Amino acid sequence: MKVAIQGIKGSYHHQVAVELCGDVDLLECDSFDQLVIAVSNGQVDKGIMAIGNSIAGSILPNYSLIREQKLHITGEYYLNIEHQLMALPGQDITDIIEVQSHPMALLQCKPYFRNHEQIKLVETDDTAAAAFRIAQSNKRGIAAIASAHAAQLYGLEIISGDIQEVKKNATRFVVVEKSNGFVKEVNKATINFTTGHQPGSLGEILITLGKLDINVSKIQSIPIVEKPFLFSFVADLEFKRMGQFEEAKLELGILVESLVILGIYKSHSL
Ligand SMILES: O=C(O)C(=O)C[C@]1(C(=O)O)C=C[C@@H](O)C=C1
Repeated sequence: MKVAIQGIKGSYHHQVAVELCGDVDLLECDSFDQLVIAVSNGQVDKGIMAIGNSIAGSILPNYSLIREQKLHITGEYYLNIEHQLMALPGQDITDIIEVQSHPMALLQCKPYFRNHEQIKLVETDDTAAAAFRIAQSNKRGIAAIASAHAAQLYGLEIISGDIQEVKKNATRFVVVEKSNGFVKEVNKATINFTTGHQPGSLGEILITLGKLDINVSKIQSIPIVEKPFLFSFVADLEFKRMGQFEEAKLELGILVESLVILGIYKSHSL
């Protein structure tokens, strides 16, 4: 099976690919844009993409990418993220003047650097790639934020461990595919809808879902790019029986202006 991830071996995406699919043939992508295109044109069977983090919040553009490429969410995975600060061996924090990492990882570790004002934070495409480049260039004074696995793979030394803002830090990843295939034991769906601008229109939708005993585990407004300051909503719905969701689709169909099912899949929890 061929699986596209954002980043290279040793990234958190890689960790999730191994957890979900075992020893797979990886397509390492430089960006989420490249990843969704690889899934869409059939270059890979699946893509794995981060969609949100418990400290840094949702990765909003990824919802639009899934929708634009007409991909289906066929699974989800929550991964505990423990960020390590790493550099070439034999240095400590006072030797470091620059730290490179993925923007989401930098956001999750920001408070740590308040006590180290000499350090400049620089965004890169991926946590593991930042570690790899430091090892390749043999540059001292520069550190990366990445996983312990990346430190081991690229021969870097951990200067400071678990530097994320809080101990309990998790990222939610989704599996995306070109078709929705056959997913067993489904109990969760992600939908994207727009409502009219009447008082109570969103409330009515939430009440309808509540009456069907469907739990809205997340609701997120997403900018509609062509219509400044108008928003669509992405909602994650949890149910016990597929019949509940079938009924919700019928009832919401009358209440919303537009409705797209981004995926129906089996939920995962930490
Ligand atoms: O750079 C990586 O290792 C990634 O897998 C990317 C990513 C992200 O896109 O949010 C994944 C998990 C962490 O929250 C930080 C970065």
